[in-house]
Amino acid sequence: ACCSYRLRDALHPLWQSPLTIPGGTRQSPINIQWRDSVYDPFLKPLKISYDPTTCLHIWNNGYSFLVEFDDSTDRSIIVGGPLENQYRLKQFHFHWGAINDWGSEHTVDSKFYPAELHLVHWNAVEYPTFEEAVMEGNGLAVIGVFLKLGARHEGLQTLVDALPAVKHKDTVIEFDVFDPSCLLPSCPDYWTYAGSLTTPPLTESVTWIIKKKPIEVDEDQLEAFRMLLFTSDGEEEKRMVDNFRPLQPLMDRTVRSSFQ
Ligand SMILES: NS(=O)(=O)c1ccc(C(=O)NCc2cccc(F)c2F)cc1
Ligand SMILES: [Zn+2]
Repeated sequence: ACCSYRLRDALHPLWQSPLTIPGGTRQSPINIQWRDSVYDPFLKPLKISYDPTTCLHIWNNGYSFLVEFDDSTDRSIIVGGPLENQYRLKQFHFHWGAINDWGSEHTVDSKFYPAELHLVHWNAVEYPTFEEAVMEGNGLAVIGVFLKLGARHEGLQTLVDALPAVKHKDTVIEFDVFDPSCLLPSCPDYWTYAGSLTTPPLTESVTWIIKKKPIEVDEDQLEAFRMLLFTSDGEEEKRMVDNFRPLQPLMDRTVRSSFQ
């Protein structure tokens, strides 16, 4: 069931820029057609090493809520997989729907999940700042993890407990120890493809690594995401829901899988 993409949402402040980048050839998100993905035996296992003490704060940026990390050193990094270099963790955030029928950005065989986690990393080996890496074809690596309705996720709950404190746009709270690897499925399998940021500036700088297995969260945890607001304190309240970009054309791209 595709989402009823209400005009109001398409005109949401964030979408004032074009929904499609003129001349874009590697835009995200995309539908991952499982049977069209190509097993690549040369793909390495993805190696993830996060230092929980690099966690800084949670903030509501008016589009999602982000957990930001100290990326001034190589203490939280990923390496291997499809990546030529190691990439530093900068932040993670989520995309979700108003109801459980949709919310993810990527789909698998046209199936939406109720939410999707993005762990955003940048190539600090080749570029001096995140802002510069965002402009380069191999500048970013984002791990995508699907969330599905099921058992309560204890690791996520520490995040959920903090959300009321960042209900309004531009609110922030300190969050000083969190290990985001608790949000990753144990299965190592992933798909990978060359794509873009899914919010403006939509730059084509992301190596996407989409985990095959979802993590399970319960209804109360998804509802906690939905009580956040797009709007600042004092403005007319707009619930933060359906903060996902529409699917983009695959064009001349192949999605590779790390598994057969
Ligand atoms: N949903 S996602 O994972 O594809 C995604 C990841 C990161 C960003 C981001 O950092 N935006 C701010 C931004 C953008 C460009 C340059 C910047 F310096 C910057 F902070 C946007 C989308
Ligand atoms: Zn995202």
